[in-house]
Amino acid sequence: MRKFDAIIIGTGQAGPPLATSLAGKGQKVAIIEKSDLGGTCVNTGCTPTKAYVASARRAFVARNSEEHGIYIEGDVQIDLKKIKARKDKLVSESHQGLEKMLQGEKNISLIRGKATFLDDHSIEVNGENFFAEKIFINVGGRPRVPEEFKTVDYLTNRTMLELEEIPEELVIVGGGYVSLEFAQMFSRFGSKVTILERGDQLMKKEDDDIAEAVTEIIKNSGIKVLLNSNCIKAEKESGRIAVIYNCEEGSKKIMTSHLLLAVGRVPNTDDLGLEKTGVELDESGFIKVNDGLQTSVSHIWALGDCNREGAFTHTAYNDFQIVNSQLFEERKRKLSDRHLCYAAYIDPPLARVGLNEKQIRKKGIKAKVAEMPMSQIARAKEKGETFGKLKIFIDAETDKILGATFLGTGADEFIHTVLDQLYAGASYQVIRDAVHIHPTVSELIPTMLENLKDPVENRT
Ligand SMILES: Cc1cc2nc3c(=O)[nH]c(=O)nc-3n(C[C@H](O)[C@H](O)[C@H](O)COP(=O)(O)OP(=O)(O)OC[C@H]3O[C@@H](n4cnc5c(N)ncnc54)[C@H](O)[C@@H]3O)c2cc1C
Ligand SMILES: NC(=O)c1ccc[n+]([C@@H]2O[C@H](COP(=O)([O-])OP(=O)(O)OC[C@H]3O[C@@H](n4cnc5c(N)ncnc54)[C@H](O)[C@@H]3O)[C@@H](O)[C@H]2O)c1
Repeated sequence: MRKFDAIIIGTGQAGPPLATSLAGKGQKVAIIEKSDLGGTCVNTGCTPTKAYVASARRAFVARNSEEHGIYIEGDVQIDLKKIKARKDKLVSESHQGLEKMLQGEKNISLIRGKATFLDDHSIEVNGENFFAEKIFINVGGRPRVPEEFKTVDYLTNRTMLELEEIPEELVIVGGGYVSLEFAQMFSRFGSKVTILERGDQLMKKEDDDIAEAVTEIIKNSGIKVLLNSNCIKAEKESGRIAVIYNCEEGSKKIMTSHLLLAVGRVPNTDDLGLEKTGVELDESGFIKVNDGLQTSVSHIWALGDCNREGAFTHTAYNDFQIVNSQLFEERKRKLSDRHLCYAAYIDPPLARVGLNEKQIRKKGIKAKVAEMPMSQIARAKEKGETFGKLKIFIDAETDKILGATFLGTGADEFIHTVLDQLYAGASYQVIRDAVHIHPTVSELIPTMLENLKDPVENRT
């Protein structure tokens, strides 16, 4: 039995910084990884998809700049092998950096293999047993694959990023982040894309007006969107894939060369041996944690996607910050201090922080709203990118900011104007009275806050 002060399972977004911190304090750490170093974000998530989104945008701009007086004679050529090679280089640089960081620290042992719990303190990897006083689970998740698709050669976010030829046709099941990002990029690469979503809107958590605007963006990208599609399944047919749907209204069928499943993710907790520990899971297999990310066994913590408290890289990294502060810092950070925030990297991007209109109504909060269409913003007009809108919600009783949804060019960056004030607990008047730089989209945020509209609940 090899003994350590701490064992970390997984090298995603929380494990490596935690390993470095523990090791820096003189603790002996084993960090275990069964697959590629860096986890989902680095290998099959954020880094590769945002690299592809950037290539897809270049193609779009090259094809659509005549209005700006710029045009290309002939057709724009897309080389997916080169796009992939650029992505592979970015991923490989990340691996190398991470490997160097972990191998370069004498108190860290990097163990390659699959970890399974033997009991509350011990873990087995490749037939060898490891013991530690403290254990940190950072095992992430994987794409959900419903039974109805298991007999065909479906793609996931991982295999999509291994393709070297652009699919002629691409049917995507699901209408969330993974779907929309891949749909727009592959449509821009030249695939004929169809999205089948079982719900009545894309991006199901967003306000209706925002979801409608997102759908318009997606449709304007030449993508077919089929909402309210029920009982979707796939079968092999004549060397192609038949996607069958709408059994209730009389079944329909789409034939396709490629099928991407983007129907959510499941946590990697089912084969971790957790039944041999006192660690409790919820009904979907996510690990239950308290405000300091301890599981039901106090010396075992769960960080990142496997605890259902966030499903993003920034939330996984914040989980590291919370645990680190709970262990070592005077100022104890907590899960409940975190405000929800994210961006979907469609073009233009959708960015969110805090509450939206749907959530405000549900909570029964008295709120005011400031709204502005991107078409009224000088910088957006100058860029020729006027699609989208900005919404900020203010608590009518305290004047504090409740949240914002921004859809428009650069929204993933300028949402932070609101985000930081939300953390500061400031009144909206702080932003209203600030002087912002001209010409930016941000300069209209103070202006829109001069015109707060009716309480949200009174609007139709
Ligand atoms: C296509 C796609 C695009 C995304 N884009 C964004 C984005 O733009 N912005 C954003 O914020 N988020 C994005 N995300 C989400 C983001 O990737 C995840 O939230 C983040 O990677 C979660 O990090 P994590 O540390 O919890 O887990 P992971 O990064 O998944 O790491 C878990 C690690 O644990 C390892 N592991 C699992 N089980 C074991 C075991 N038993 N033994 C040993 N090792 C094990 C895995 O191999 C993996 O390396 C995207 C996700 C996808 C799928
Ligand atoms: N930009 C980003 O930050 C980013 C990008 C990609 C992924 N992610 C992360 O990855 C996670 C997973 O993304 P995702 O898009 O797979 O999941 P999601 O939960 O965002 O969307 C899944 C969609 O699939 C639909 N669906 C589920 N089962 C279905 C079925 N059988 N038939 C038809 N539709 C079905 C759901 O109604 C939902 O709209 C996200 O929660 C997010 O945290 C983040």
